[in-house]
Amino acid sequence: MAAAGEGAKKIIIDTDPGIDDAMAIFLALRSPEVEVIGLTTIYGNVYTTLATRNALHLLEVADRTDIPVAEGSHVTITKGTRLSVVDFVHGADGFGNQNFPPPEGKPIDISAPNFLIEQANLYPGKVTVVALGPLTNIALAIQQDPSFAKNIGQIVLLGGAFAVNGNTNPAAEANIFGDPDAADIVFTSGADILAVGINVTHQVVLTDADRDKLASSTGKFAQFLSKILGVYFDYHREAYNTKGVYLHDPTAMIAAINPSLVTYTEGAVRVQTNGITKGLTLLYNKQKRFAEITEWTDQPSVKVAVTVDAPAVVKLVMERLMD
Ligand SMILES: O=c1[nH]cnc2c1ncn2[C@@H]1O[C@H](CO)[C@@H](O)[C@H]1O
Repeated sequence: MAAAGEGAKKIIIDTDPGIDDAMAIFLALRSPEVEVIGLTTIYGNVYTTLATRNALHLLEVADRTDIPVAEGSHVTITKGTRLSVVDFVHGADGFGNQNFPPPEGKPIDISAPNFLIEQANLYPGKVTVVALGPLTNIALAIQQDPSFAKNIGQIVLLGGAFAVNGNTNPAAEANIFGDPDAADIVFTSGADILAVGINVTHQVVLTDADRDKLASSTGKFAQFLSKILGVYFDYHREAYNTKGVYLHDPTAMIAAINPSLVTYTEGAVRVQTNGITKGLTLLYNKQKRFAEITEWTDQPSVKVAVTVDAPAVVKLVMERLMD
């Protein structure tokens, strides 16, 4: 296994595993550019309790039980309990209905938001959060610690559909739809944010042929992923008619590992929190100075990914997962 390189970027992965989360987590563990200092869990692809169990399971597969898992929120930032959980994308167990035995490990005794705050204070400006699910934990950290947005190095998040249709409905991408109020808190927090939306990740496709290649590898990560990928491929064939799957979470992870593979623009992002466009992400490019004072006035700029070197991302993902 690749050890974290000298001067590797410390990352915390906030995750709802999830098939593409599993790929992204394994990818990070095989990438010397980053050092995974913890996983925090959230609902999204599955409920939070199962996300914690799956995160622990992945670390056991990877022989990395030294990495702590902190359990996150079971409800939205507005205490909503009617969660949008997508078992039809990942299977009821989040791992392609493989029903693995429960993990032996347990989460640590501190909540995800508190773990995020603790690590940001311990290494000010040095920790990157790679957020792969709804943004509840990050928003709670921002609310609980007014210096979190300043202390956290960067937040690289998989979320949003910038100037394209969503994947939950025409307006919204799944992670933002999962907790739009939390997402709006994060985008307007002043933290250094890079948002990787499905306008970018839909360009990054793992094909049926790539999957066959992965299955032929004897590597433990490739073997595990080959077992769980079936449901994710079936869903894409059904929903999009594609012969392959979108690499959402791995692409966001690559944006943290090798930022040169994406380009971005900057502006203020706000999130619609209700109505038929609930979960819509809108980027204001600050080209025009509006006379009227509104909810957009003086909002901080964030980075929003616009292009990706898709072949390079797929190549890197394949190389490292087959290693
Ligand atoms: O069609 C979909 N509906 C809901 N969630 C999805 C779909 N496809 C992928 N994901 C999940 O949501 C995030 C990307 O929006 C990814 O984490 C992916 O696992």
